[in-house]
Amino acid sequence: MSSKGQSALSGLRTIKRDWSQSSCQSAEDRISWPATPSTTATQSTQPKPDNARSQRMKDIQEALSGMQMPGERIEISTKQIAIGSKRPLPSAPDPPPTKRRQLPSSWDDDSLSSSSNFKISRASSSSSVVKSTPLTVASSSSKPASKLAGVFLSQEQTHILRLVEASNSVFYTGSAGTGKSVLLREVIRTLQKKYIKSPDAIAITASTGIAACNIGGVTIHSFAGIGIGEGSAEDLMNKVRKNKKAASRWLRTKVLIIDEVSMLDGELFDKLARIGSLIRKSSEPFGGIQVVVTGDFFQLPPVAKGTNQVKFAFEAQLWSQAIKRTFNLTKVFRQKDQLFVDMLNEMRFGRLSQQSIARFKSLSRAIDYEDGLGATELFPRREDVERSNNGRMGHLNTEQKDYTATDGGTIADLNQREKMLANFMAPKKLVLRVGAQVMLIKNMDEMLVNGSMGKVMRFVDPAVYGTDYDDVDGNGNVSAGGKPKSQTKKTAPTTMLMPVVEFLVPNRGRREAIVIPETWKVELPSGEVQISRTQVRRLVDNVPPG
Ligand SMILES: Nc1ncnc2c1ncn2[C@@H]1O[C@H](COP(=O)(O)OP(=O)(O)OP(=O)(O)O)[C@@H](O)[C@H]1O
Repeated sequence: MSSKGQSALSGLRTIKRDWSQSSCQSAEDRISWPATPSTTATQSTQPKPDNARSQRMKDIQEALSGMQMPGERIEISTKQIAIGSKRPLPSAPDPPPTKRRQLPSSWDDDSLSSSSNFKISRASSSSSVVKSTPLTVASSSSKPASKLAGVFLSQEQTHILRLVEASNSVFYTGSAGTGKSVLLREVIRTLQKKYIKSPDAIAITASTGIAACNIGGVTIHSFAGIGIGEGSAEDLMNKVRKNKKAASRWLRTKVLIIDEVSMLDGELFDKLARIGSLIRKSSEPFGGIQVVVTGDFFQLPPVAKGTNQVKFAFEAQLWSQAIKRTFNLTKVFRQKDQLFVDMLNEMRFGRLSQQSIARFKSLSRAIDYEDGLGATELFPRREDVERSNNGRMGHLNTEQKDYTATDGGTIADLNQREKMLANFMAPKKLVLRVGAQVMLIKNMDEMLVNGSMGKVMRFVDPAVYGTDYDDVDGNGNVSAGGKPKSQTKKTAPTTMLMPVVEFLVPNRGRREAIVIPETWKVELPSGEVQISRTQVRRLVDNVPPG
């Protein structure tokens, strides 16, 4: 469908992943990787509807469709962010009746104190993305825009970073792909530099274990030392006091980072804010600790307990006292196809127009990528993923190797260990075969990153192959950035054969790499490793979300 050289965006116009500049694998070389039949998936795995939860979700959808999100129409002019009245809706006809959600008053206004020339064009009503601006432009702040590996933070991102650096408590949100995680990584890096002499000053946390793993942090529960968080703030504070390590964490922390806040229960937010006050003997929420909170309330909600209705963190009593500044990132980086961005926004607001529904439906077709990799399937549950992966592996009749992870860490409770280990994407037992399509689940370098896809080519002894990797173009030549094998570092001889994977690298063709075991761990600021797993850093292709 697309001509070579045209980059694949949404798939609306192309089905080709057009990264490859080298010739594709010949049909003879390909090992077929059939898709999982969707019918069985839906029939056998459909969860039974939980009426209370469905109703609650419906309520949230209704509420969300009418609520004003912070800065949804953020307007950054000379000195102010004015948060507008209505959510800009992509042209969705006949919106359902709306139910207004009462939002904290602080979300209605915010001021930009540090930049006098800060200017970003307002999102048009047909889209909530700001037109792409050159990323190398520095913000009006005296400091230049921060540069991540090959990425310049946008003005919006830089502005928030500066406020955090200046010890402000902030919440920032934004739709998928607006660079929340990129900004968070830079926030962490900047704070680590600021508090270089007291690394314990920064508590990196998230509402769930998986989210915490992604940012190299711990769960908010684990940081706070509150177990599952049941009981009053006073009860929990007594529990914390008895746990010397947890109590000292509360006292030493200067900045508390909370990622994926949409899954943090509002009641728990209040309890945490009170525990901080009690333990630090300060009337301020969190005892005056600076809080940096991020997430997208349109994404996953808190888990409902029993029949109780969930309360979002922004509905917490102490939210607006704890967080004085809220921002909405508007520039979408992940997609450049405006039509697709609009469709995703409609879906985000739960108001899909008939036109978009038809467009989404029109995308349903069998896909045969020319690069030889099958489309990744997404499933809501791990067991569905397992079933799909096993099915695909069952089609291969090639050399097989099994890799069993080594687990460690100080936590003794078996249940807790299992729960925490389940948060790592790496499975206890990984079965691989030559020809299996795989996805990297941890960054190796700038090119081979979490999500890079490829196929297992063979299994080799790392001592023979060398643990470094080579970039190989279609002709088998080593390209820039790769190292000739003769220069690669050799490891001690081992009997364990490791997989060599040929990865597809955007705009760089193919790259072959040996994938060696890697350790995932949850580490407290003190350096104590609570739990760890060492496993080959990749998995068969299908993954659960999140
Ligand atoms: N300033 C920037 N310049 C160029 N690319 C950027 C910038 N910020 C983010 N990106 C890119 O945009 C993509 C999405 O970024 P990121 O994952 O941080 O978004 P997100 O808001 O966390 O998304 P999600 O809510 O889906 O997790 C990534 O590929 C990232 O590298």
